[in-house]
Amino acid sequence: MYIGYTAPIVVFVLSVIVSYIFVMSPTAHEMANNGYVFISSAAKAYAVCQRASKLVQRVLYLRVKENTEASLPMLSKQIENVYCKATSHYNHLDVRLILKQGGVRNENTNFPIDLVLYDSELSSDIDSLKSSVNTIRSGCRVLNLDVDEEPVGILEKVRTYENVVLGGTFDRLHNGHKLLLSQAVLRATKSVTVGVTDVNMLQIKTIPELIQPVDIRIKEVRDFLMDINPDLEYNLFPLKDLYGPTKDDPKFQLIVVSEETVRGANKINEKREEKGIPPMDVHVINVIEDSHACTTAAEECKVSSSNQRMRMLGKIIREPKPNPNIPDWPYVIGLAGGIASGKTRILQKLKEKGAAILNCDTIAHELYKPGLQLNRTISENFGKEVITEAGEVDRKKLGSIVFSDKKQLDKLNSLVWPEVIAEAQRRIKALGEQGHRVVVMEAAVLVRAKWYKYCHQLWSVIVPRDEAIKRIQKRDNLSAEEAAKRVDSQVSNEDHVAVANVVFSPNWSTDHTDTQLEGAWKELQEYLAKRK
Ligand SMILES: CC(C)(COP(=O)(O)OP(=O)(O)OC[C@H]1O[C@@H](n2cnc3c(N)ncnc32)[C@H](O)[C@@H]1O)[C@@H](O)C(=O)NCCC(=O)NCCS
Ligand SMILES: Nc1ncnc2c1ncn2[C@@H]1O[C@H](COP(=O)(O)OP(=O)(O)OP(=O)(O)O)[C@@H](O)[C@H]1O
Repeated sequence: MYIGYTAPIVVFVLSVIVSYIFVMSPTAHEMANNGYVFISSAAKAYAVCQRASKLVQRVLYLRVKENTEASLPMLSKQIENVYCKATSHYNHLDVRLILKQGGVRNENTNFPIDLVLYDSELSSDIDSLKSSVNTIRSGCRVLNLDVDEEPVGILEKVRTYENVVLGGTFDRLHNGHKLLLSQAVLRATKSVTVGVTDVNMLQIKTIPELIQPVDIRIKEVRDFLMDINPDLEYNLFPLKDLYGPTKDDPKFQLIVVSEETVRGANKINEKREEKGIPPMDVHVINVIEDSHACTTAAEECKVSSSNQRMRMLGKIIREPKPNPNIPDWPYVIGLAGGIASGKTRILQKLKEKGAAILNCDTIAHELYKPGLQLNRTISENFGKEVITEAGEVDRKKLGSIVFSDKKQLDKLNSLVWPEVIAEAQRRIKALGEQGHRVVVMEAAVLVRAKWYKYCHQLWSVIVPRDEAIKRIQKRDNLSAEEAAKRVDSQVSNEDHVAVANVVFSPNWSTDHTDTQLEGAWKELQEYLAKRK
């Protein structure tokens, strides 16, 4: 009798304690990857999201049990709440508030679900709700959340349109983009058209070399749209100017923009009016602030892709792969970059940190010395006139021959490059034997000659073309035309980035450059410690 009463109580108390511990303080290990929350009413979306964000580490879907036309104003408000507060309150999470109209049926998600959550009011429906989601992983856990509605203030009417349009770069989709796309989806009954800026529109951006290719950006936007409402028609295309198809297609009735791009919408409407096409209505969203922005590091105050790209500097952007062409030690980092990109300071700092520095241009000059094989080879191939009376290679004369004739340049490279890289490898080996763990190899032709094949990692240094020109003019006392010629004769920033493991951009203060370098060096030490 005694045991019969106490056992269920003990089990109940234990389960409360266990679920309290689990819900209130999960460790990263206990956190689910991707979660899906069923919510009884749109009014609870933000409150539920806040609670659920403590249990999920990657993607969190929010699905109201039934979205109706009457709930559009509440959904619009919740879109704002969920995404505007996401960056400061749950920045680790990729939140996706589902806007599909109607009840839960035949739901698909781009990310498989490991945790289903539901607000307590849906306790009796949870089995059927769960069975309507096709992308739930086996062994998925189910938990309930007890959440009250939060006051949301005044709700604005939501007008809907058949065809809605918007544009953007959408590099590394962030909460500002999700807010914009969601407000467009909410207002569309038939189609949403999205222009995604093509490469010709990117040059004015911060670190354009790190912007994802347009096909990847289009795919990310499409995946997000399909996740939040698969029932609309989506037209995505590479956008080559501000207007896209909007300047002459009357079918577009609404354009969605932010406070900072509303001018673009006005310009489009002016153009439409000139052509006798009715202007589109304009829905303007607020710009989401970035509470983590570091303005002293030249970051923007708003949530932005530029900030995300700035934060990639000095970090591994491409995982280094084992290199079977060279010995495991010493660890060789190739340092590449355009002319006047700021490699010298970076090399100096790396030296201070303990790396051995090897300059391949110096090696080439040394191999040109009288009496050495390369000196004879140059003389045999380019004539005695490129050798001075003292027996040195006359680099000015040699330069005047090769820089005006591509064939001659290729010939010189094919003679010099193998000698230089062979000597560099001998010196790297010797530095390793002297006890150096990290050797940084600098060469102007590192990328062109593909010498990164002889490195464990490639670190590339880039500055915008105009900045490089200004710096050369100042440093080398050259005209703008001469400086431009030198910059343009080199491998482009894009090509340097395309093969880099780490990118630096000394385009701001020297402190900013040093911070990038500190980050890269720290990450390298951690990597090497694990590699042993
Ligand atoms: C020229 C355009 C398309 C280029 O886009 P942009 O480089 O600004 O793209 P980006 O990816 O940075 O932003 C995309 C959109 O999200 C908005 N946005 C960006 N960050 C935030 C933020 N933190 N909060 C809110 N909205 C944001 C932008 O204002 C923009 O409207 C755009 O700026 C513009 O002028 N749009 C209006 C005209 C238009 O839409 N044309 C295309 C029709 S198909
Ligand atoms: N963050 C910065 N802000 C302004 N100027 C800078 C910055 N970093 C470097 N510079 C200046 O830019 C010029 C070019 O830098 P540096 O000579 O280091 O380039 P480099 O990559 O070593 O060039 P090269 O390949 O021509 O030898 C120098 O005059 C340097 O002082």
